[in-house]
Amino acid sequence: MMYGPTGAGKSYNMFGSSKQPGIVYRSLRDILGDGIEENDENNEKISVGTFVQVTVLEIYNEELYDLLSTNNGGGFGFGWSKGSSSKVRLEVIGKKAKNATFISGTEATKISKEIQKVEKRRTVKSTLCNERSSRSHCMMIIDVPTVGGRLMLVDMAGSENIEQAGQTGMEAKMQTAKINQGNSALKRVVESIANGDSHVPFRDSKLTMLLQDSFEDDKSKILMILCASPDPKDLHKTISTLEYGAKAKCIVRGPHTPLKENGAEDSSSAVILGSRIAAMDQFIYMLQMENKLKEKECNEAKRKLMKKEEEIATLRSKLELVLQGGVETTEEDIIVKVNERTQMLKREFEYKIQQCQKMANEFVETERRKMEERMFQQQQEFEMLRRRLEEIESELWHSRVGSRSTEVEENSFGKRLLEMYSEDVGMVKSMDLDRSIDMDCGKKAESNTIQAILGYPSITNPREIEDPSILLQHFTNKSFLSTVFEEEEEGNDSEGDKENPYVEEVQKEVIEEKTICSGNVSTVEDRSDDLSSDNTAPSRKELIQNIFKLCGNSRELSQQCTTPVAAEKRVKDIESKSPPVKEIVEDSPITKNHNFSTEKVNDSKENFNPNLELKWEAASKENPEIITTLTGSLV
Ligand SMILES: Nc1ncnc2c1ncn2[C@@H]1O[C@H](COP(=O)(O)OP(=O)(O)OP(=O)(O)O)[C@@H](O)[C@H]1O
Repeated sequence: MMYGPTGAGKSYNMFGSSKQPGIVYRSLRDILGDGIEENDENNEKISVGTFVQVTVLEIYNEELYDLLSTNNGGGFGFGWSKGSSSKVRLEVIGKKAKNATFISGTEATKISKEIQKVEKRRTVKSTLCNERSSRSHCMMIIDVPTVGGRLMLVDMAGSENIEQAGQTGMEAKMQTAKINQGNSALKRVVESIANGDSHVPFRDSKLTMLLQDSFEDDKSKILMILCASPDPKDLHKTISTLEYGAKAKCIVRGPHTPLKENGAEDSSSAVILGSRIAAMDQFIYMLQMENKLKEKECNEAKRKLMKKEEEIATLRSKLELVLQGGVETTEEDIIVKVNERTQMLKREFEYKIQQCQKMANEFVETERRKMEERMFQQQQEFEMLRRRLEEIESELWHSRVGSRSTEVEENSFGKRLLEMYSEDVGMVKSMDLDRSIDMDCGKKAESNTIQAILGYPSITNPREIEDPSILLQHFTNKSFLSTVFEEEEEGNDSEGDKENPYVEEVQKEVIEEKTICSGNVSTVEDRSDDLSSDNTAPSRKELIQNIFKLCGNSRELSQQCTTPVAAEKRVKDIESKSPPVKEIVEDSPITKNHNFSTEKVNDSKENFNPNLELKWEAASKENPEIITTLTGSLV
């Protein structure tokens, strides 16, 4: 029995092709063999072997047709009457087709050729599923009378439904429905037998009516060949076909089956029952395997579902947290976080500022030390230059004084002064007088002697002797060198003295020194007036003694204070006489930018200003010629 959807290969397996004969032809050959013939008594060939009778039926639209018969009647034996094209309808009486035609013979080849002719009479139509679709059930019954056996080969119509067949029209749909009626009836019969129902619906279709003996006979065997399409789009048909075959495989003879009384039949029934139970166990095992696969898939799906649910729960909780925290963070938390962040940034900023300040202080301190060292060196150089200047001033001063004294000595005044000094043995040297006053103020006797000699007023207080100003106050008659010069030169060579500029300059400088040492602020003109107004001329000896006394005191005082005073005065004069240098320094853009002035250059080291040093260093670096110019000007 061939079962399967349309186009699955049922007819092909049943009849095959010229190169590949199907089950029908193979069965005939197996039953009949090669057809051995023997000669009889009349020397005629007779077939020797199995004799078979072959009946070919067609069930189309629930009508039974005899494919070996024609309407002209007869036709038994090989072949049938020519010219008859209509099929003979048969009735099914009981479990058999009444008056069905058969072909008999012992030769498989001949029978096969006749069957090939009948095969072409089978009703076929083109459908969407098969170009030559068998629209009927074809039943080939091979009876073997010698053994009492029967082989029923059934090529069923396709198990497709109406939509799958693609047929239109009421007749076509009714045809398909009736074809399926045979299939569905066979399915119900199979299920009933498998379920052990008391009633099996054999009479629902002609197909099941003719197959009833096969199902009910205990000796019968049913082989169902399931045909499945390799096309993936027919997968669901293949699955339903396999399910149908599984049910058919589970057919167990029901209780209605009459049990045989003898033991042999019981044993055979037990064997059949055992085989069916084994088949059922196999089917159950297959179902269990399928169930395991389904359970495995189900568990996998459940596991994925659980994982997804966990993810959804996590996301939901996060969403709830965000939604709950969203209200708080909008106002308070954001402010707190911003404040914390601001404080942190402020601390970092202050720390950075401190670091920068520290680095700047260290840098300034280092630079200040360097500047101090450089300024100290410059101060030393300046002091050295200053001392050098003073030495030069002093040398210049002494050289000028020496030259003038030499000139003075050449004058008659010097000569006469030396002569007088050498002639008058009783005169006391001014140096001695000064020494006696300075060394011991208590030697009043000696001092008084000098005073007595000079005729000066007595000096009782030693401080009066130490203080030149007080001492000079005692000389009310103002006996200065100028007076001596005027008296000595008066009438002699006063004109020559006036013409001599050195003498006049010496007079002025002596007067200036006396004025500076005594603290009097008298001018040369005032002294001239004083000298000119002095009409009472002292004696010559007294005048000379006064001259030596005054010269001695003045020289002592000049040695103590004239030189530095003259040096400072010289420096001031140089500074006052060098306005270009001062202007250059102060008017320079560099010194202006650094607030530099020449007055600050002379600041002592105690009044040292680091900023000024920095500016001085910057100025000296940017324009070193300024320092050179200034130093040269000062020198
Ligand atoms: N095993 C096979 N080898 C080669 N061709 C095959 C085979 N099986 C089927 N065919 C080809 O497939 C086509 C359909 O096969 P077949 O007619 O036997 O299907 P079917 O099941 O009988 O369909 P239907 O129910 O409509 O009659 C045919 O042309 C046949 O030659």
